[in-house]
This record gives sequence, C-alpha cells and structure tokens, in this order.
Amino acid sequence: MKKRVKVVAAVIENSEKELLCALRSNDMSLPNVWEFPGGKVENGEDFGTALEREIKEELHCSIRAGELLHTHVHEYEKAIVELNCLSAVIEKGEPHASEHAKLLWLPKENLTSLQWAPADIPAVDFLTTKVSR
Ligand SMILES: Nc1nc2c([nH]c(=O)n2[C@H]2C[C@H](O)[C@@H](COP(=O)(O)OP(=O)(O)OP(=O)(O)O)O2)c(=O)[nH]1
Repeated sequence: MKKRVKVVAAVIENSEKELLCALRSNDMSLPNVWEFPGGKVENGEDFGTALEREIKEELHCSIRAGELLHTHVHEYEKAIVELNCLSAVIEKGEPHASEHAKLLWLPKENLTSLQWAPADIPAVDFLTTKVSR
C-alpha cells in the first residue's frame, strides 16, 4: 500500500500582493518543479504549528500561518500526498533558500507561468481564478 503523507504548504503574500514560490532542487524528491514551501505534518501537530516550524527550518524566517485555503489529495507513483495550503504572512526576517534552488515572488495571475508539482495544480487554479472574480 502507498504511504499517505499529510503536507502543509504556505501561500505567503507580501505587501505587493505577490506570492512566494519555491523551486525544488535537484537534491529533493520531485526535483525542478515549483511548490509552496512547507513540509510534512508531524504526529500531534496542528497545521499552523507544522507550517511555522517547516518555514523556519527551510527558509530561516518566521511566518504567521492563517486560514486553510485549499486541500487536495494527489496520488504520486510512490506516495499519496494530502496537500493543505494555508495563507501566511512573514512576521520576522526575509526568506532565504536553503534546500530550494530558487525563491520567487510572483503576482497571483502569473502563477500559471511556472511548472508546478502535480499536487499543487488545483491550488494554483484555485488561487488564480479567485483573483479574477
Ligand atoms: N512542501 C511542499 N511539498 C509538496 C508540495 N507539493 C507536493 O507535491 N509536495 C510533496 C513533496 C514531498 O514529497 C512532500 C513534502 O514533504 P517535504 O517537503 O517534507 O519533502 P521531503 O523532501 O522531506 O520529502 P521526501 O524527499 O522525504 O519525500 O510533498 C508543496 O507545494 N509543498
């Protein structure tokens, strides 16, 4: 049976209303696709706590996690990922890539110009269609 992993990802908006996108590096699973930064939820953690911890570990800054924006379950070849995207704002510091190959701030309407991890596509669609309403 495939392993099912619960993942939280941050949709971080800056003062210019741009969203932070992160490129997975060659050293990560799923290399060279874009994602919302985050990671696996540990036992006993709520989504907000998990996300704030992951962002501190990965991007070396502090965020405040907000509401759950979108959930999607995607079946990869080796695992099933439940991707939970939460809104977030930076509280302290600037994001720096440590594990990722690149970070990029993009206006919502330009998100579809990137090649996203398959599990992220419904969230990207949700975020980009929300803007045109
Ligand atoms: N953080 C994050 N992970 C995502 C997204 N979309 C997506 O498919 N994933 C996948 C990639 C990973 O398999 C898993 C997240 O776990 P992780 O970020 O802790 O990744 P990891 O490198 O430790 O995972 P792994 O190599 O052990 O598989 O979910 C996303 O938008 N953000």
